[in-house]
Amino acid sequence: MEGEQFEQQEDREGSSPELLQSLRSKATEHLLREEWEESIHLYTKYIDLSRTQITNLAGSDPDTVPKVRKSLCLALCNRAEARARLHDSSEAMRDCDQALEIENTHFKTLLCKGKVLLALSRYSSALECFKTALLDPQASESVTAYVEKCKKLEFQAKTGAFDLSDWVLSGFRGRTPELAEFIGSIEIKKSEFSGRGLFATKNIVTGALILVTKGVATERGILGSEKAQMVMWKNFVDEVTKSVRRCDRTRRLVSSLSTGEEEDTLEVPDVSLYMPEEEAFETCGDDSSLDMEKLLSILDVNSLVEEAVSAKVMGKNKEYYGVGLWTLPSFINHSCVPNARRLHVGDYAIVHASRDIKAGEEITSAYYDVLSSPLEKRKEMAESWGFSCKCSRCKFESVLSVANQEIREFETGLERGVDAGNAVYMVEEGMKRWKVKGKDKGLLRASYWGVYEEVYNSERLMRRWGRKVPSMEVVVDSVCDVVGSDERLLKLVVEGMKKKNGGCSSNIAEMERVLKLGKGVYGKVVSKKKAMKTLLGLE
Ligand SMILES: C[S@@+](CC[C@H](N)C(=O)[O-])C[C@H]1O[C@@H](n2cnc3c(N)ncnc32)[C@H](O)[C@@H]1O
Repeated sequence: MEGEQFEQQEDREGSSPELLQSLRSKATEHLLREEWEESIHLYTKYIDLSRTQITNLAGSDPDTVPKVRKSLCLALCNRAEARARLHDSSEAMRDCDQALEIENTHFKTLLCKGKVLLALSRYSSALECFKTALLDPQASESVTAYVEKCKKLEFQAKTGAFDLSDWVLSGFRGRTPELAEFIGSIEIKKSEFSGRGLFATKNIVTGALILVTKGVATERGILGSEKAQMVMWKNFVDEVTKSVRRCDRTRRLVSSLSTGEEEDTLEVPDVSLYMPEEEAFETCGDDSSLDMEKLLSILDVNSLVEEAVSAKVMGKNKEYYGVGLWTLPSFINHSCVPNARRLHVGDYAIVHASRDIKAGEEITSAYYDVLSSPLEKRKEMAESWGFSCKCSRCKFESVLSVANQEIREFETGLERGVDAGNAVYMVEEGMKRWKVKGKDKGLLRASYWGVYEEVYNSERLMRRWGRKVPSMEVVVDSVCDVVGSDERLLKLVVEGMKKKNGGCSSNIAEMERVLKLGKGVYGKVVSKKKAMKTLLGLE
């Protein structure tokens, strides 16, 4: 209605100064009332009319042009502010750039652009804006605070020097720690599994950070009924849809993800495209083919859920559940001998090495439980994910089970509930006959982890079988060697240590072992021993 009134006024008076004045006042009124859409609508009219007026005045009254240009600059800045509030970052950036073309040190615009860049994780560019704004006499302490924040995040993004220790030690008080996006020594290449994968370009030690990225969208809640989950999923899809509509770069990055179809024909993008600081707006090439059907397939294949370990690091209970989409982590393929794990803190996914990774090795994570899952169970889980796993463990176990009737009989026995001690003994003895040696022993022990865990957790079973089966430490090390650290391995070792030492950490070597396992589970982001011990329940 308001728009129509202005149009009628325009028909009567043309772009008179009165019309411009009332348009600007109304737009500002909406802005102050935080009615972003209405404000954008009126500023758009005002901006269009101002531009026409500037063209007309250039010939007739050039002295008035600077005044109109000044108002135009402010209008562009205000529209940018409203667009930024709606997270429409691409349009907000365009407005800021046009305003700065008129006045390159316009204080309010520099602040607005800085904030938009910060939200896009473009710390260095944001820093430049805030530094220039700081030179303005209007600059207050809040601008200095923004400069400091950008410097800190820029440093973290370059070095990966994050630390969640204080957050853990504070008992998760206050706001979730602020993180920067970070991409370690990795590249995207063709994978032998399927399509593309992430690869290490340097050796990465256990616990070291691989990447930290902000989600395109995340949705969280307490795990409840099926209906609640459906609502969560619907909200999540809505959020992703909004994000891809609002930001050109997000749309292009999301559209580079797999739909699960013909992965081997997909383009292999350069990892630098996923670095926020890169000017990827121009270089990606347009991709308008991200329709709803494609987006839903992408979400089906690439959405990730936050797990209990993340909830623990966030100080939440296990029922706390989240789903999200993170672009670069979506290139990580599954393996039943994974070498990386994911933590979720706020909207960020943190990927770290769960065991040592060699340069050139593919970075993989477990999409489903690979500990305690024999081959057939893993096959079923892969199928529900829509693929057939091509990892080395699945190949090894397939060949072994085809050759050994004994393994199949053993598994049938397991299903019938054979005594756990006897089962462990049978696997260990069987491995001698099947010539399973060295690291490969860890693969079978991982597959039948359930019975090993039962034995080591039971004093009765240990009294009966303890001497006939390898020690818990030997088995944990061999399993950890192939599937990486896991909270269940960690729990067993911690409980064992507590039992042995009556809760005291008197044995330094044992404590170091536990802390190393902890590093594999939680990553080096929990760098202080005291914080790690708190997570492990040892403080
Ligand atoms: C999140 S994407 C991983 C990246 C994907 N390969 C790409 O090119 O974008 C998941 C898809 O990768 C493939 N994939 C992942 N791990 C695999 C594995 N171990 N064996 C075979 N295919 C796998 C499956 O097609 C799966 O649907």
